[in-house]
Amino acid sequence: MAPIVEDTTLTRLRLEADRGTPQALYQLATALVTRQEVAEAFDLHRRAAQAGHANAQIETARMLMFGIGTEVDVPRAAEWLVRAEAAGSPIAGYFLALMAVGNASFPREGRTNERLLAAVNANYPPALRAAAIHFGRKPGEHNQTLCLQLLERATHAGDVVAAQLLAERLMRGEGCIAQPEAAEELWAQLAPLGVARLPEITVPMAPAQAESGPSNTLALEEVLQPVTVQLLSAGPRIAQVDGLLSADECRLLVATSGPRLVRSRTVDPETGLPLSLEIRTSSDASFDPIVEDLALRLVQLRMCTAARVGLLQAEHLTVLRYEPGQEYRPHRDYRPPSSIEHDRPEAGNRLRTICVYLNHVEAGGETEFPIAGAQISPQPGRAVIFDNLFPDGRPDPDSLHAGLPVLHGEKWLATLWLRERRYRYY
Ligand SMILES: O=C(O)CCC(=O)C(=O)O
Ligand SMILES: [Fe+2]
Repeated sequence: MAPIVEDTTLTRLRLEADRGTPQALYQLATALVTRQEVAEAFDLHRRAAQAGHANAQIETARMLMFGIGTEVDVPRAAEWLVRAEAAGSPIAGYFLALMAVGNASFPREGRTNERLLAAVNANYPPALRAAAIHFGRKPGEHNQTLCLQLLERATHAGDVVAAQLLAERLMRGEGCIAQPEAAEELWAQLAPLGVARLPEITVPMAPAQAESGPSNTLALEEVLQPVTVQLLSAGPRIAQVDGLLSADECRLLVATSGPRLVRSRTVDPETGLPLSLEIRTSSDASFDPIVEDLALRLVQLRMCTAARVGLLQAEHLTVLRYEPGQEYRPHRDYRPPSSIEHDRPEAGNRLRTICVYLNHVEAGGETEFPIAGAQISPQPGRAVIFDNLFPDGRPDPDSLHAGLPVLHGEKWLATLWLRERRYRYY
């Protein structure tokens, strides 16, 4: 609801905007967004964008991407970003790269790497972070040094998540000589910001492979390389992939979801309504597209590629945290038609699920399939992929599974529920 008495700043911004200069329109729009007056903000951003204001063009595009103050319109968002990029904005290029990860309205083509590089050169923190994680996956001293340098640059630019990743690498001597004092110093700087320490997460570095791409070169398409899958059950199909995510990627997921965690809610399988029953006793964080950065989208593309499903079929990423005694009682991931009706019915049901364990669990927390007879123990970076439906689309009751109680320590898990058809816009 709009405040009855507008503050003086807003009144002054309105007076200035009446003169119609692009900068004044942009400033008023920005102030209105923070006050949730998004429809008016969209209109003002669009007017400033039309007058050639680059930041307003980016904001207009973002509002069109996320459906804020207007309907989602991805092709129009892309048009504004292309215009801002042509006028010299590397941040616009970054958002085009972000959109391109889904390969839908905007194609995933060679320019994505160039765009990310331009945003890295402009010291844009989300770009520095995504590039650091990309190089950090690759073996070889060059790549590892580059990863650390990029994390340092992002940290200096004020990126809290990059600082957490850097502190872990310095503490454990990953890609560098261990520097525990430097790590402690970073954690001491982060503590007043309310940043919690990360749980223990280590993943062995993948052995050097011919196809791991040239060093020092950004090649995001490496995300699409096939992975080695270990089949645990043929009906329903249950598979395991070790080391799917790197330590940096697991840490990214934990660090970005930590501040967003809320007590989990489960949906009643009959009615589709939220249940307060103790089926899932963990906490969870769901990632709305608006909080997804390029690094998070690349992690999700990697998960979808391992599950052999397009990113556009994925529901929002969910990260769960279980504390001792918490569990996810036996359940099936497919939804009743009544629940699907409320949430993109055209996307169909949950065809497949991919879960990735993010940390070392001291004891307990296995994922169990009591009917199929499979049990997977948590290991950072390890994925479990399973089918919830028969090939003809009927729900498979044998997909019953549970997250067993955590006995000691905590368990962090990232889940993507994958629909039969397109769920996301980009
Ligand atoms: O915690 C687990 O191991 C299982 C999680 C799960 O079943 C889900 O996310 O749907
Ligand atoms: Fe599940």
